[in-house]
Amino acid sequence: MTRARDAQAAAEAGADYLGFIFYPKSPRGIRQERFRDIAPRLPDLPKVAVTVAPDLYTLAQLEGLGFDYFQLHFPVGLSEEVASWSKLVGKERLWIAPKLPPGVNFDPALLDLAGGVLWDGFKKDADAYGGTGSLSDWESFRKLREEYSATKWILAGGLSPENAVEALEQTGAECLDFNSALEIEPGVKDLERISQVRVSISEATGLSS
Ligand SMILES: O=C(O)c1ccccc1NCC(=O)[C@H](O)[C@H](O)COP(=O)(O)O
Repeated sequence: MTRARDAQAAAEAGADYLGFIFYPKSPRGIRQERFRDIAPRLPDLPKVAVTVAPDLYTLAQLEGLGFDYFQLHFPVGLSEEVASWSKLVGKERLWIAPKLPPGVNFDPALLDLAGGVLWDGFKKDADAYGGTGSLSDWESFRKLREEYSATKWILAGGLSPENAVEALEQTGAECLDFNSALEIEPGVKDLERISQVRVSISEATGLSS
C-alpha cells in the first residue's frame, strides 16, 4: 500500500492485514515520512512493515511507526540476523520471508524465532525479494504448513483473482498475500481487481468474506 484509498478498498474487500514496503529498491516502496502522512487516513487493520534484511536501527525506526508485524525478506544464511530481529520486535510480531533458490530447503530452526512465514516466489535477480509476480512452490508450502501448524503460514507470489481459489484448494492456506497482480502500475492498486478477489473467493466458497 502506498495510498489510503487503496488501503480502504482492501479493507472493504475483506483484507485482514495491510502491508507497506520500505525496501528502497522496490518500485512500490513507501518512505517513512509518507507513511506517517497517510497513517491517520488508513483503516483500522493490523499493519505490516515489509523490508529486506534491515539493520537494527532501521528496524527500530519502523517499530517506532507503530507497526503490528514486521515481514522481513532475506537471503539464505542470515540466521544470526533473524535472531536479532526476533529479539528486537518479539517472535510473534516477526514474519520471515526467506529467499529460497529452487532446491534449497526451508530451515525449520527459524520457526523458533518467528511467528509467521511468508512463502514467496523466487526470482534470480540479486535485488528481487518480492513483488515479482512469480508463483511460489505450493506443494512445499502445503507440506510445511501441515507439519508446523503452530506457525502462521502466508502464501504469496503471483496471486491474483484468477488463481486465488486454486491456491486455497491446493494448499489449504488460511492467509493469501496479494500484490502486483492487483496493480495498475507499481504502487498503485486497481480497485476493481481488489474487489474481484473477494468476488472470486466468495463465489467459490459460498462465504461472504
Ligand atoms: O513488492 C515488492 O516490491 C517487494 C520488494 C522487496 C521485498 C518484498 C516485496 N514485496 C513483499 C510482498 O509481500 C509481496 O506481496 C510478495 O512478494 C508477493 O508479490 P507478488 O508476486 O507481486 O504477488
